[in-house]
Amino acid sequence: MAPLPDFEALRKTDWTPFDAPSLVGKSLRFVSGDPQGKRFRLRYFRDGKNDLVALAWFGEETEGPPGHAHGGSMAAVLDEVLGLAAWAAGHPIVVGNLNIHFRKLLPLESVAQVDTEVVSVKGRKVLVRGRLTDGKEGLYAEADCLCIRIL
Ligand SMILES: CCCCCCCC/C=C\CCCCCCCC(=O)SCCNC(=O)CCNC(=O)[C@H](O)C(C)(C)COP(=O)(O)OP(=O)(O)OC[C@H]1O[C@@H](n2cnc3c(N)ncnc32)[C@H](O)[C@@H]1OP(=O)(O)O
Repeated sequence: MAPLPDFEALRKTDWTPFDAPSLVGKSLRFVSGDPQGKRFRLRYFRDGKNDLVALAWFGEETEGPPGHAHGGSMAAVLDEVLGLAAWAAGHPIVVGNLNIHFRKLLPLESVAQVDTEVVSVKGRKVLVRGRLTDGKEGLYAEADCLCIRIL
């Protein structure tokens, strides 16, 4: 039995819990739908700047390289978190393009942090930038997410 993820160790005092299903419904099952899951466990917050932030635990079943998360698992987390960040900022979107730089192997069974920022809104195009880190200096991946308004 894997140790329980220690979300509280990374949670900052100025973060407030964010209720994703109340905004977008319960359809986001692939990544965040199972808080006790063996692959992903996510917690959403708004940070002190009101940007969406997520704590994401990568379980052993996200394995790609031995002992580390599959790039596709990081992409799935970034897809959901950055798309949801646009929704949380008031933009009903789907993701049109997600461009990821993988910078460092992410160890399994660890909690990572995703910081987001809506950097521009041009017509229907909403650009969200994200960083997947260990909550300190360690950068696992960074991404630009082009979201397109659908409503
Ligand atoms: C369909 C209904 C959904 C309803 C959902 C409601 C509930 C939501 C609940 C919960 C959400 C939670 C948050 C999301 C979390 C998860 C994120 C995901 O995994 S999303 C799934 C993966 N994404 C797709 O499957 C997109 C598939 N693609 C499409 O649907 C279309 O291609 C779409 C909407 C992206 C664009 O199609 P167009 O026909 O509406 O618009 P055009 O005219 O092609 O593009 C508009 C502008 O955007 C640019 N653009 C579009 N796609 C681009 C791309 N891939 N790269 C660069 N530019 C792009 C175009 O160049 C154009 O720019 P110019 O206005 O001319 O400046």
